[in-house]
Amino acid sequence: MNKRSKHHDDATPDLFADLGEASAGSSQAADEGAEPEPPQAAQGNVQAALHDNQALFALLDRWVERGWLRALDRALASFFEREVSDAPPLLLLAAALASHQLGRGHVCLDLAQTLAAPDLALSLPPEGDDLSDPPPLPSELLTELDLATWRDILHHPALVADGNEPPGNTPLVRSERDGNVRLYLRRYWQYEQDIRGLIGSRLTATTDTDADTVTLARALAALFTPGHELDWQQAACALASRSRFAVITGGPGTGKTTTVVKLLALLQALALGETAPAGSATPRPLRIRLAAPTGKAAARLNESIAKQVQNLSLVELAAAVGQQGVDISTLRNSIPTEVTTLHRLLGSRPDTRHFRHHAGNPLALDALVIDEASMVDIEMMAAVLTALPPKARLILLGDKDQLASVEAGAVLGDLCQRAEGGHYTPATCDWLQRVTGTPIPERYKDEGGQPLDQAIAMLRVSHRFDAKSGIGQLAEAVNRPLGSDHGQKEKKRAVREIFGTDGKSRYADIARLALADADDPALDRLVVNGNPAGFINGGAGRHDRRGEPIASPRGYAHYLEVMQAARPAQPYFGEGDERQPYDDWARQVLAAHGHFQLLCALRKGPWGIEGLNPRIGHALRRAGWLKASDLELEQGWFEGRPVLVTRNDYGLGLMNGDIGITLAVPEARSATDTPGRTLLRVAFPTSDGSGNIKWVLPSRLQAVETVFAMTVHKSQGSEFTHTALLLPDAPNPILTRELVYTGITRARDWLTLAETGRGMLDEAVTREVVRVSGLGRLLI
Ligand SMILES: Nc1ncnc2c1ncn2[C@@H]1O[C@H](COP(=O)(O)OP(=O)(O)OP(=O)(O)O)[C@@H](O)[C@H]1O
Repeated sequence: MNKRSKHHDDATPDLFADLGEASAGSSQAADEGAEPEPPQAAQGNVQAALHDNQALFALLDRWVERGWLRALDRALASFFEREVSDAPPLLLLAAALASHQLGRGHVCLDLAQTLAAPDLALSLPPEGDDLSDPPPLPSELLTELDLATWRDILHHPALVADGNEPPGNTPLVRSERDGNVRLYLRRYWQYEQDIRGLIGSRLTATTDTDADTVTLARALAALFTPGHELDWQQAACALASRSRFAVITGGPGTGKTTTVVKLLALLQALALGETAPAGSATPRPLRIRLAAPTGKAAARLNESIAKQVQNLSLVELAAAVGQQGVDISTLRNSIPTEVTTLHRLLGSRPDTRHFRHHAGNPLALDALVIDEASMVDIEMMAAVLTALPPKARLILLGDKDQLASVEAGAVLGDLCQRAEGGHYTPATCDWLQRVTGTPIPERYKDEGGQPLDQAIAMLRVSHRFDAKSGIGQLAEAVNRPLGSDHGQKEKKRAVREIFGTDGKSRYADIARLALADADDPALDRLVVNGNPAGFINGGAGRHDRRGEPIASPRGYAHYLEVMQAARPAQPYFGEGDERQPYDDWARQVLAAHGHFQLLCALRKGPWGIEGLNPRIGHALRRAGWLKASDLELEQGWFEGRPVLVTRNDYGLGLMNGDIGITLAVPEARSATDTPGRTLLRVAFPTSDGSGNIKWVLPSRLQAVETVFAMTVHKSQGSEFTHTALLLPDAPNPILTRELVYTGITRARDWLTLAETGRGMLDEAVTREVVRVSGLGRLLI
């Protein structure tokens, strides 16, 4: 970062153009810079911080010390102060708070909301804070401030631009709408503008394969069984086939994958059935790519999509399009099954946030499907849209009610704000009725429906969880929004009732484990053996929808048992095909590991992953499943250690979210080597869905953590046969409806809710995440 003089008179300093770098650099500058105000400066008159920069920075320092604000946020304000001598304290405060919101998932600082609930603008209190000698709160600081005064202060030609004016180059942008004011770091304001512009232009454009209604109706009839009631999967296919931008949202098991496979078949059938362009012998299939935000999510979609494409009956569809129909195997082969990560698709490059593909070097494709789109943050969504050729389609799949991305933005949630109500215009309803053959229920019609509404379909029937499934019922009860007819009390009761009033679950697939405290040995038993006794009938005798028996719930002992029992006898590790026994073993252990996962809300303390991981290691060692020293369990490597990759590593081909298991393999690589000691290697499934195993030496793994316990945030995009969700015993703002819903819906066959019964479930299900952004408002 080049330094500027304090008194330069350039009204819009260009070094602010990319705040990511500016703020990162300034963090260091601030750390180095001697700003020796004693913290006491903020203790006397709190209000002084509104009028005096020294007092403000003393207060910010105390917030940083407490972990209420990030050093980066304070550094940004300090950087602005150094660069622009006359920046008022209230502007610098707003800048620090706007920066802080990014770290908490919000895209901007909403001034009205901040004034209504000032303390929510900080991370207050962070996990593990002892609350002694607290610094003054934002509510004490802002008690007398009103919106108009604060807004008027956010005018500074070098620092703040008006979002309604032509774009400038200031580091901050002020956006005023509907009497409210939002302050953005420019980069994030620009992402919103890009997303709005690029989705907006897709919504108004017609598609190349704008099939005539008769052909489309015939093709849809070939893919879906006719019925009297609207089939939302069919409607979703229809809507997505006519727009360059489409969203298909739905809860777990509502058929998002099933629908998108049919949609891909439909799009390819329509493309192959088109009359060939002059000069070319045959019509060209569309170039379609499938992607997901994490390696884990990509691998999961890969597996389910490949299966579904194989099972899809294409005979009628192939006959329904074109003059003589299309060739079935050409059609099947044209449906992609390989799923990549978004980072890989865009071509990420080390040490820069810029991708190889962008507007100047667009992706070579006609359609892109993104699964688990709720995990895509605003920066990535803007990058994807920018790199898409204008004529390419974008189809987003995801569950709008899941936790949003860890990074700023909740793009899918913003886009789907009105999905529940449909809001289809009479013209859309008429068209849908013509192509699907069924009428659209009145309650989904809206004369005032917006273009975005017409591109969104919500799948509403779960095909995985029926009325007998406690997991499905619980997810539904937790997810139900609070409304006038469904207040907090009713919601808490509805959720509690699912577990039964006598402590015995009413449903075969869910159990509640009451813990006395964080040290309760019942938690150890749960993680070791899965606590089948907590389920009706000990978890025995259940069958899935196809009548196949469901194995009773397990804990981590299961994969460790497979690890021990299936260990290959081959005394050398092997290369290529010779490694087969070890690859098979790793595949079995990894599959067994997917049978159980403990999820928790926090990172720190006895209820967070940092406390739980060593504790579970000790419990498994006591039960005889692990052999490791205390030091190895707490900080080192040991056989059986499951690890989660926490940062993409392109060199190793590992993605954030990948899970591997540490296994001891012979050091000898071939039959001719002298057999000897064993060596620890971590086995990861490759993310290409091939089922191959990647063996990595622990020393090469830069960013991994033990994953006996996993945060719910990290579990998105994954599914476990038995999921145990552990709630802490004290209130925490992180406990929200979205978090509990996301945790519950990771369970495929069994769910255990472990908690102390001190009301944290009640508290969580009645608190909703509010992500501040201007996107929903911009698009409707
Ligand atoms: N219309 C349907 N009729 C019967 N079964 C269906 C239907 N749609 C989907 N299924 C079945 O329901 C299960 C879940 O479907 P699918 O995997 O497509 O859902 P999803 O929404 O993608 O799930 P996830 O929550 O895992 O993302 C699958 O076994 C699928 O075969």
